[in-house]
Amino acid sequence: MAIDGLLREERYCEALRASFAILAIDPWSIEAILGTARSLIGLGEYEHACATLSTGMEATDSSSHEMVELLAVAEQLKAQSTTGDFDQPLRAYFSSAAFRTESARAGGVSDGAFVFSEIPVPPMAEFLGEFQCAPSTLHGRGLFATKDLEAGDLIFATKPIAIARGGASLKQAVLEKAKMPRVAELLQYLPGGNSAAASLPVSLLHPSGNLEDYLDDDDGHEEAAGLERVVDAYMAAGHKSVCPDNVLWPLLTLINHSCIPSVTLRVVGTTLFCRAARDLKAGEELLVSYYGGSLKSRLTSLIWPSRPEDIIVCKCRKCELETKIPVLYPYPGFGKWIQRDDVERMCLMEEFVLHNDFSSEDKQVVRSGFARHYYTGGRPCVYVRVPTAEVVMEAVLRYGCTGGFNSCLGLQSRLLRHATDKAAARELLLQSCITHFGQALARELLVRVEYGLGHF
Ligand SMILES: C[S@@+](CC[C@H](N)C(=O)[O-])C[C@H]1O[C@@H](n2cnc3c(N)ncnc32)[C@H](O)[C@@H]1O
Repeated sequence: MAIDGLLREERYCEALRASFAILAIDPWSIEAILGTARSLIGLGEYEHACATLSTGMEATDSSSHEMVELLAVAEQLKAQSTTGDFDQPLRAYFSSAAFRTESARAGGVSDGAFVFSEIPVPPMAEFLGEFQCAPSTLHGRGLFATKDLEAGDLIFATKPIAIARGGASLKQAVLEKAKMPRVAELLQYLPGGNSAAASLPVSLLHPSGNLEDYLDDDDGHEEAAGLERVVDAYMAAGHKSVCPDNVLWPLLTLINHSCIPSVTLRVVGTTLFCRAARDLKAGEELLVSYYGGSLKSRLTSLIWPSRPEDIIVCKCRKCELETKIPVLYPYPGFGKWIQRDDVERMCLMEEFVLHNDFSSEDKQVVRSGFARHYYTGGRPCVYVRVPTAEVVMEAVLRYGCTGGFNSCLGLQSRLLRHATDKAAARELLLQSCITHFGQALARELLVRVEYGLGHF
């Protein structure tokens, strides 16, 4: 297959091989230099890509428009992989003809520098920030921040290890990738692997300086049988709510659940962005809601558990606190949403929480778990003690990421209408949107909220 075709299918190792093969015969082939650089970018090897393009431009004395444009993108990606600021490179990508996909050429919605939705984020976008894998009090291993983070900080942006397209099996796609020694080692850390109980060295996820790690290992076939077992175990234990059927992001399989998550996930194209949902202290666990929603229009919707075995007895702070509230316990807060006829139960819970010795933080945690239910079905529910809009807005700011995008936005816009201090509420809403959805989408969301667009 031609290099372009391989790149379009994100088969970067093969594209790299094919480009090397051409360069061995014709070291001045612009097509092969571009192919090498694009493959390297796809593998997260931004520095190598920059070097390839600079040397290529010198060697061929070429002022090829494509090379110049690609070098600018590679340089921005290189800078971004150390700063974690994705907005600039994304802009570069969106506006770069060099990376426009066929579907984009066929017609994305453009407002000048930006092309929305139709174009996936560059598959090469990858960033691993300050976190590590370590034992968790909730269960087994988890991921933890290794430095203080501010709400909205990018913690990682990562590509899937494998994607099954067009109805193909994910297992097959993973086994295919498992021929690479680096991926094979990584898989051993997933549930079912030989090192499944151990903390995953995050360095394993960093792009390697050694290109050989990415190329097929011709001697790796013996290991493949062992890997099949790992992939089977992953398929059986994998959490569909977090990892959809056809995509495997290895990092996601290491994040524990909390009903009051500390990070938000957003999938754009096939790249998964994980940001701090609130300020986090070094050592705090990165927790995601397995039952949250993401921007459906952008790619993946995280689905509700459909199998009984997906229901877990949650040990998160909210659920642990709930076990102390007689009226709720043994009511399982986790995985069950309050129905409208549960209003009475909510009132009793509110009474209890207000009049016992919970700390104010604990009260907020418990109450926030129910924040979405104060306003349901497009109107404030018949709740005797409707908290002020600011109280709920604060709860949504902190925990809104647990809800689906539209319901969260709908809730916020309703709260904005009911708020006594509209300017303060608007500011909270803006911050919340930026935290949960990033700068670029926040703009889109605010327009929708302010002009009442959408069905909320
Ligand atoms: C994707 S794995 C998370 C990583 C896992 N802790 C490990 O060591 O590999 C999901 C599993 O972690 C456990 N888990 C995650 N969050 C939990 C929570 N809040 N309470 C109890 N168990 C949890 C459940 O057993 C769930 O099946």
